[in-house]
Amino acid sequence: MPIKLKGEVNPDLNNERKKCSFNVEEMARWYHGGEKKLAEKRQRETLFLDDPDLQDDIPTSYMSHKEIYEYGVGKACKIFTKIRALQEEGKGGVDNFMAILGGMLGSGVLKEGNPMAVHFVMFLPTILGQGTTEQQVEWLGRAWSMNILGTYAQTELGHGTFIRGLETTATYDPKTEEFILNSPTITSYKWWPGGLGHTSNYAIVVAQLYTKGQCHGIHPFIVQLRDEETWAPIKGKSVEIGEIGPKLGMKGVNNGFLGFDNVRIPRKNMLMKNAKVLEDGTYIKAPSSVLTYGTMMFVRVVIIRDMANYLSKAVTIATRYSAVRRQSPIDPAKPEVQVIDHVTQQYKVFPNIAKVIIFQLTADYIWNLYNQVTSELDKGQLERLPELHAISCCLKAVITQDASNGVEQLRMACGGHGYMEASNLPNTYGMVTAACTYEGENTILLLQTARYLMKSWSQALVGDALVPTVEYLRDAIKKRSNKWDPSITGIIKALQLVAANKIRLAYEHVENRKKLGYSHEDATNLSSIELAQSADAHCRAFLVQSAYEMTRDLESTVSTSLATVLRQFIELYAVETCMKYIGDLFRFSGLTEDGVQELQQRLEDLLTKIRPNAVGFVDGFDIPDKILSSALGAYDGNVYERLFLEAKKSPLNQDPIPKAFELHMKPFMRSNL
Ligand SMILES: CCCCC/C=C\C/C=C\C/C=C\C/C=C\C/C=C\CC/C=C/C(=O)SCCNC(=O)CCNC(=O)[C@H](O)C(C)(C)COP(=O)(O)OP(=O)(O)OC[C@H]1O[C@@H](n2cnc3c(N)ncnc32)[C@H](O)[C@@H]1OP(=O)(O)O
Ligand SMILES: Cc1cc2nc3c(=O)[nH]c(=O)nc-3n(C[C@H](O)[C@H](O)[C@H](O)COP(=O)(O)OP(=O)(O)OC[C@H]3O[C@@H](n4cnc5c(N)ncnc54)[C@H](O)[C@@H]3O)c2cc1C
Repeated sequence: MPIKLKGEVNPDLNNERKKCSFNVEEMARWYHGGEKKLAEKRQRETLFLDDPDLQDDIPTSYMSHKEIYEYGVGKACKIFTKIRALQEEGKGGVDNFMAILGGMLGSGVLKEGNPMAVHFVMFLPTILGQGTTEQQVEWLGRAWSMNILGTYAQTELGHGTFIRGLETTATYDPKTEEFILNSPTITSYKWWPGGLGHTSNYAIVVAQLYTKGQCHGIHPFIVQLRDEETWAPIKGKSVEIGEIGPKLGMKGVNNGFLGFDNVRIPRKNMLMKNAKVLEDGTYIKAPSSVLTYGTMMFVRVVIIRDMANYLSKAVTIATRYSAVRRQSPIDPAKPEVQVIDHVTQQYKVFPNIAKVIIFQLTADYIWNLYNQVTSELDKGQLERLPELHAISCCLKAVITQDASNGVEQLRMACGGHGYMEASNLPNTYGMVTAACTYEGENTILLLQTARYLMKSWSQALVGDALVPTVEYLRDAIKKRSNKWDPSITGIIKALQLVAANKIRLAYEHVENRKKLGYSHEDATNLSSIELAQSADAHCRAFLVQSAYEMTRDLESTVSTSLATVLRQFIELYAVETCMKYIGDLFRFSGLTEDGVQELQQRLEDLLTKIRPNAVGFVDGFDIPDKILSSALGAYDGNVYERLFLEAKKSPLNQDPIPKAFELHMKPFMRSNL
């Protein structure tokens, strides 16, 4: 019997949708920032997803490494042609870039990643954030219109985290008013930049600046890598350039390597908004050396929404599949149930739906804070930079880790079929787990936050004023334990108390070790497990608190029916966080065994309450099938038909007798007859 799509929605999914107690369209409006934004999103998606030129004729899974790249570049050109047209019509603005570069629309049209993404995500923002007005005039026009394509070349084969240890040099020659770039060792080769391999002809290169025989630390330079006409690497052998080879995911991103042998660039190519080198080689310091790190902060901020997007896709796939898949009766006398009725399945899936909401709210919060602080920086006010750095580092670390764990958990929640590329969960995992490493490896970022928390704790000890994100430390100094209060505000206080005590202990252990004679650095390294954990606890308290505060007036903005379900998810997030940190809550918050049992009961009650709305809720994320790209997650729930149709695409299935039979199996199988 030939397998065809039925054209009907799976009856179990139909029933789920009938059960939903709120208006899915209202949910979509709330989630996407209002009616206008939702309409724009849908128009943009239709424009890209219905374009015959942007359809996937062959799944990329069956392509070679080279084919994936060539196909990706072709598609990227078509995508940016459309984006250009939209910009020229004055439609969309930054939202177009947010959508097309990230894990929602972007991953729908270009599953393996976009080899030109770093051009927009880092090359352009670095020129904007670190170039002088003249440099912006010189570079931005051509970069915006993509007449040149750039990347961000910071990481080297030997150094990614410790960027003060980068080895690429840029030595100023006052005679010619040029910088000379060199890669003195194998470990100094740039390694990793997205699109560097074969897709960019310019790069922001981060290198150690030498002038008048003195090193002034790392600075950004615009360097031409390839001829604009011929695309040949410039000046023969003086630039050595290529791509680094296959990776776990992001297979189409063309990450590259790059080495310099006495490559000369004009003085004006050093980005000089902050630090400067004058014609005679005189060095003028920046108001703060960390301003060079600004692009990384920008990307850490945008990654938060990207993670919400990827997780929303994975959880839509897993929720719909869990409603369609029937396996094992609960009552042996009755038929097999939808797997979503097994409570352990609910526990795997629903907390991940809750995380999408929390991450989306956090993305709004951090984006607003980022814009406020950067506009202050433009006026020379640097006071709030450390707070933004501290909170963006731990949010990036915790959210990428949770999203990555979440996608993997959801893949497993789909059983064997989740392991198929046709589910789109393996590819999604490859994209998400990369974010745990890029833009600052997660442990490192937690330690950055901890560094700030240690300072904040010492300020709290002497009664200094504290910024809002750490204000809770003041109360914790007065009160080290609490009476357990199960309300949401009580949970927030308890999580803050956990964080504050972990911060206190890490601080005390560093100080004790110093008293034993260790240097500050050694004492910090010896205490670094507790330091990283204190930053994690701080972030988790922050996530619950900010979600609670950002939805305070929910009832006045959405219908009661939607508000009720949203509150259930926020409560589920808070309760699940408590269950994960139960040991810490016992230690520091006055939680008792009775309290734990109450939390367990509450968790189970919430899963039961959410159960009838789960499918409707993920429908409210409003993700088109072409973006989900999943046989398991399509809106109509025709899972088995889609899996079959995908399997039929395998090149091995195009011929009933494989070549390997005549070539290898037949001679082998008959050789011992
Ligand atoms: C213009 C058009 C725009 C259109 C585009 C719009 C939107 C895009 C939208 C969507 C896109 C969607 C998704 C994007 C997603 C994916 C992106 C795609 C691809 C990703 C490509 C990846 C790129 C990379 O990975 S680039 C390389 C990144 N590398 C790192 O992150 C290195 C990590 N290491 C460091 O950051 C540092 O070395 C360190 C660990 C912080 C240590 O630095 P060091 O100098 O040694 O510092 P310390 O001594 O520890 O600290 C000194 C002092 O500085 C403070 N500090 C450190 N960093 C910062 C900072 N960034 N800002 C402010 N302050 C900082 C630190 O706290 C300390 O302060 P103190 O002395 O007071 O304590
Ligand atoms: C998909 C992808 C895309 C990327 N794109 C780009 C790009 O466009 N441009 C670019 O410049 N770079 C890019 N990178 C590089 C990326 O930024 C680095 O890989 C990242 O910053 C981590 O650095 P590392 O690889 O040197 O890890 P390492 O620092 O070598 O980390 C290895 C281990 O050492 C630990 N460690 C290191 N230092 C410390 C410390 N001080 N304390 C405690 N533990 C420590 C880490 O926690 C980790 O467990 C990309 C990477 C990936 C995976």
